[in-house]
Amino acid sequence: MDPSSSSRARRRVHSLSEQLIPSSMTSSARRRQHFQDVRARESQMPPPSSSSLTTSSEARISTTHAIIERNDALFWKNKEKFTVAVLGAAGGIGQTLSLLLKQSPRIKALRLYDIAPITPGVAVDLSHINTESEVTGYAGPDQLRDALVGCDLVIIPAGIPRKPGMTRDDLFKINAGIVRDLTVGVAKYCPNAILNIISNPVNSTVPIAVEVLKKYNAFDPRKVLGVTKLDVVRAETFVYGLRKDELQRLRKSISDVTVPVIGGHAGETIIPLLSQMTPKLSKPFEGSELQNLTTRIQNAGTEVVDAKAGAGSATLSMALAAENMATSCLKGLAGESNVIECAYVSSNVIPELPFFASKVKLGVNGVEKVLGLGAMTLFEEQMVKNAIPELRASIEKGVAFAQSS
Ligand SMILES: NC(=O)C1=CN([C@@H]2O[C@H](COP(=O)(O)OP(=O)(O)OC[C@H]3O[C@@H](n4cnc5c(N)ncnc54)[C@H](O)[C@@H]3O)[C@@H](O)[C@H]2O)C=CC1
Ligand SMILES: O=C([O-])CC(=O)C(=O)O
Repeated sequence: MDPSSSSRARRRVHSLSEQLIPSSMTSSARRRQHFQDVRARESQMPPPSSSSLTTSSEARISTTHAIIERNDALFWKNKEKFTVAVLGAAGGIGQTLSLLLKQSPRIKALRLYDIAPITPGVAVDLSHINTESEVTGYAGPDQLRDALVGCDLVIIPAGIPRKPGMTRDDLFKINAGIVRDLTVGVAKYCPNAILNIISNPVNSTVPIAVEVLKKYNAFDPRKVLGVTKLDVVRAETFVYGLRKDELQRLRKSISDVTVPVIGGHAGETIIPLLSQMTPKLSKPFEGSELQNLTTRIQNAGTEVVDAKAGAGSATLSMALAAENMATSCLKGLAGESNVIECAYVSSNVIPELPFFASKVKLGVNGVEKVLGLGAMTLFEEQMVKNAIPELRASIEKGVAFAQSS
């Protein structure tokens, strides 16, 4: 397509959108609103049945799809895109996460940083993938500055993983210092970036990062998030497995299942709120089924550690969960509405704890709102009570480490 016909096409699509969208919105908000409206209308359409589908309605549906695809392409072409760094990018999570992020239309520059000398090679490898973002690799502390300057989002999966028999807290000795040093880099070179912390123990590494940022006057409570999304992904997977028949009867797929998981990211601090799952089912989880499912979600990390038998912990599912979380943060930064995730953040939902995982609403500055816990059952309230001492101890340990070093 020559440039003038492409700009004609853009004007045509633009004027199509203008017919449908109030003129008080900015043009990018209007474009976004238009695509959301088209998708919402599509999702409300009844599923086509062979008896009702005429040739002309088939043609209409395929034209609608063509317009949506073209509009999406134009949307991302004209949209602000973001610079994202992965620190620990040569590891099990880091490499897979970087592969997933390379496919994101929201990212213009992907910076891979690690102390491992292979890192520039990983970046060259990914850079051959035919998507638009530019990938660059950085190895060792001398290159941390170049990896971070100008970043909008920094994701940290750097650190050692568990072996069978270890708790996440056993990783503190090594990972606390790694997260501290990398956060110093963030404070110095990209203090406005959103931080997604994956390195364990998350219940302590997030407080460490916050203390470091405070020392550098770079702390914004909206911008530091501990990644607990894998607990949500697991809860949704396990629930679907147990209620597949009913969900299929309701014509719901696994991606329609939502389960909030609150608290923290270790053992009993992982608190799935199964009473708040959607869609609502005829038979709620209770008794031994509820107890077993809760325990499985809490021990799922250990399930992987044991199955990998000394070779590490969850990497592939974690990379997917981290990519979901990163995408939600970028959607928030881009001004998309109604972006909700569970994350471990600075919070006062539990008065005695400065950090707690709960649902948060993401926006242009990171966490726009920490949402409440919703109506909990007695079983869930008891789990919250039980988690408080462990969470408090993990938070205090992280704060003390950061303040004394
Ligand atoms: N939040 C969560 O739900 C989950 C957290 N994790 C945690 O993620 C972390 C990483 O796990 P894996 O990727 O499996 O480990 P891995 O050992 O495969 O990779 C870790 C990477 O970090 C790098 N690294 C070490 N020190 C560094 C430093 N100072 N600066 C930059 N990079 C550094 C290593 O060179 C390595 O490439 C572990 O702490 C693990 O416990 C793992 C799964 C889930
Ligand atoms: O269990 C681990 O050590 C890694 C992790 O946090 C998880 O898989 O949830």
